[in-house]
Amino acid sequence: MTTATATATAVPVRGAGVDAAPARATAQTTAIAFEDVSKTFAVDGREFDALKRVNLSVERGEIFGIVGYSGAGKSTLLRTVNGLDRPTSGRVVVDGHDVGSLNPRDLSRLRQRIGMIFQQFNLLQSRTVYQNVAYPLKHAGVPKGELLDRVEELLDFVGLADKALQYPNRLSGGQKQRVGIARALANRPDILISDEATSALDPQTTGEVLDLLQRVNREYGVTILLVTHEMDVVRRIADRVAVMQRGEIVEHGTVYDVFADPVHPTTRRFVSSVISHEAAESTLERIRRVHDGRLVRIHVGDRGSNDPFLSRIARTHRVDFNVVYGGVSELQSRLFGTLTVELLGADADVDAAVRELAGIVEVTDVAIREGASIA
Ligand SMILES: Nc1ncnc2c1ncn2[C@@H]1O[C@H](COP(=O)(O)OP(=O)(O)OP(=O)(O)O)[C@@H](O)[C@H]1O
Repeated sequence: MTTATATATAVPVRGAGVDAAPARATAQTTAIAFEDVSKTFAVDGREFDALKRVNLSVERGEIFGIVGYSGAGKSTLLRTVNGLDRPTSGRVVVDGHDVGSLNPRDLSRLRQRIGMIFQQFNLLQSRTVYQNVAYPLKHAGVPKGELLDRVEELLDFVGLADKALQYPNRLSGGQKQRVGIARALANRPDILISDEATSALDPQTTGEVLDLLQRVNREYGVTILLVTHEMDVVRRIADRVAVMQRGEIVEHGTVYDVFADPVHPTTRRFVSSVISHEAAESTLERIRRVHDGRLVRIHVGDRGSNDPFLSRIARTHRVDFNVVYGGVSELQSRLFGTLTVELLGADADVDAAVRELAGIVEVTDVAIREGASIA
């Protein structure tokens, strides 16, 4: 566990080891540390801040997702990892090396330890699948026999052994990305960075590529830093996630914590794009037309007991519970969710029931928008 340092801005932080600590203290466990990283571009004679004091650390062996809308600065941040973009201030430390202070030879060596995959695959169209995967190995001077074995192993790993002699234009999008992954793994990198690698793929193919990335992480122990605008990608494979907006990290933490209790409005929007346990205002209005009891939201987390608290409290306080909306999901092998419940009974009994409920789970009253019709 690393020591968290204060971030430049007030960012909701959950879990340990998220913020950047000095490289020497984290070299054992930290794969990538962004330390106060800012990047300013000059656009039409004016300065534009693409990254604003980003502090973040990616631990070895994890899958870390960076999510954000277009223009948030995700790709720029990613490109600082292998020195394609240099921070205007701050530094990026990869495996203990300050990327900005490396000489060209050491930077080139570092780049060999960082694989990269892209939305548009970036394959060499005039080369076969085999040649595409062999390309970085040739570039690194790997002897022919070893190269042959390695390409064979990689094509086997990504399930394309039978496509070795095909050209990229004969492959589906998913197959192209598999070639991209095999190529990125050729030099046995410690880190794989993925820039919207599934954004051009249909949902099923996306799932297959994500499964493959998970195998890359688990079987080869590769740390993965992935950038996406799809929260579902994060939900499916990431351990931790950071949400970016206008060059800043606005929230980060474990995927479970961020999904179970998103704090920043942008995070809430991203989470609700894939999981919606809470009724929208218009739905609430419809619910209200039918249910005129007291509406509360019960926030459900992992509970260590099987106490049937709802029915027990209902009996004790002579109230009825009516579940009118909600859902419970599983993430990282833990449950979370929200149930919107109507309580029916005498006011004093309902109040007492809510009080007892609040001692067991988080409970919030469901507010109705002012002026909403309650027929
Ligand atoms: N070389 C550059 N010169 C000028 N502005 C740039 C440059 N690269 C990026 N930007 C600007 O920086 C901002 C962040 O861009 P970036 O590509 O990092 O965002 P993003 O979150 O990856 O978005 P997208 O998903 O659309 O690629 C954008 O406003 C972009 O126009």
